[in-house]
Amino acid sequence: IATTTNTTRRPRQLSVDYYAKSCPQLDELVASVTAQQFKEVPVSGPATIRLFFHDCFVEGCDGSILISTRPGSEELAEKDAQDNKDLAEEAFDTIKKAKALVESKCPGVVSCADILAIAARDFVHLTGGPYYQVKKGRWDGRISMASMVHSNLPRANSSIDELLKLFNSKGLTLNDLVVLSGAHTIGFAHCGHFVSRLYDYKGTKLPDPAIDPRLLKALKMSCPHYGGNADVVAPFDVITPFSFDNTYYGNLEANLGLLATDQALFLDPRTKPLVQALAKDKQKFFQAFSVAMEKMGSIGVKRGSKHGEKRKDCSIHP
Ligand code: HEM
Ligand SMILES: [Ca+2]
Ligand SMILES: [Ca+2]
Repeated sequence: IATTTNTTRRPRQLSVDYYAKSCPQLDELVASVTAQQFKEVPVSGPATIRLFFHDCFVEGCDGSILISTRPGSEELAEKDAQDNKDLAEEAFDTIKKAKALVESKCPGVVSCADILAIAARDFVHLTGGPYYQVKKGRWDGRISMASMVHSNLPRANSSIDELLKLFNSKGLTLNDLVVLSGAHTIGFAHCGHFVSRLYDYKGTKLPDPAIDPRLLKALKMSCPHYGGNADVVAPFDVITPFSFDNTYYGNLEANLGLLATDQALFLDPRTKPLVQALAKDKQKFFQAFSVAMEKMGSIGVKRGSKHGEKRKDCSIHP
């Protein structure tokens, strides 16, 4: 009789109290690191949220993004793929510090993938966004290959159809695409990701008509067509770049989106109504974002030693 409950429990299900016995203070341990890191190096916030996204979309939320390429190895790990080159090192540092603290209190039990999910949540909250419970129980992945990255991540000039296809392939919907893109309410992008919008939109030799003229002027000053400094960045949200709020959506209504993919959410009739609804209602955004992050956080989750591993050092397979 007792086995009935066991077999009905789906093996891939995550739970909030997964470490209740083995590491009851897990969330507090991670929180102490994220709070400190946010105070000393605030860019860790957006960087870690993005790191979590790039982990989940490639091989699932399994910490595969955290693996370092073995010295002398021909095969590059995910983090060294071209599309991951501008993931900020501060994010990796945050996870490394959190993992070290967690290992000192609960050795050998908590996955890097779970620590990344918790840290991303913490930073959403620390930057002014919602606080939501993180379900745990992910195991770390045994595979991290640079060659698997490109086809699993969106590009700054992907069409809505391409984004939709990608998100659908991860079990996410059109609404999830709109809501998760709201993470661009904080953080910055390098000129290379949007410079073609400023000078030569789709080969027209003209700027993208869907950019506010004042924003266009400002972005052109930061980002010359040729020969600019490759390290220059511009804020995703020109109004509140450091605050996790719903201003991102209001910006899209005002042609203040930074990437073509951001602005496209307002231009496409399928996504426009949701953009408008989220621009009007911050609580609705917060609620929807929390749900969508849980959904994203359960992509391709691995359970058990057959499919996964538990690492001591998040950057090295055991
Ligand atoms: C919908 C398709 C998406 C595209 C095309 C996209 C693309 C980009 C690009 C090009 C950057 C700038 C990187 C750089 O130049 O340093 C960026 C940054 C960022 N992305 Fe996305 N992204 C998407 C979705 C998401 C999602 C789903 C999340 C999280 C839920 C996210 C979170 C972030 C954050 C927080 C940053 C700022 C990073 C920082 O300032 O360090 N993005 N994204
Ligand atoms: Ca992964
Ligand atoms: Ca904002």
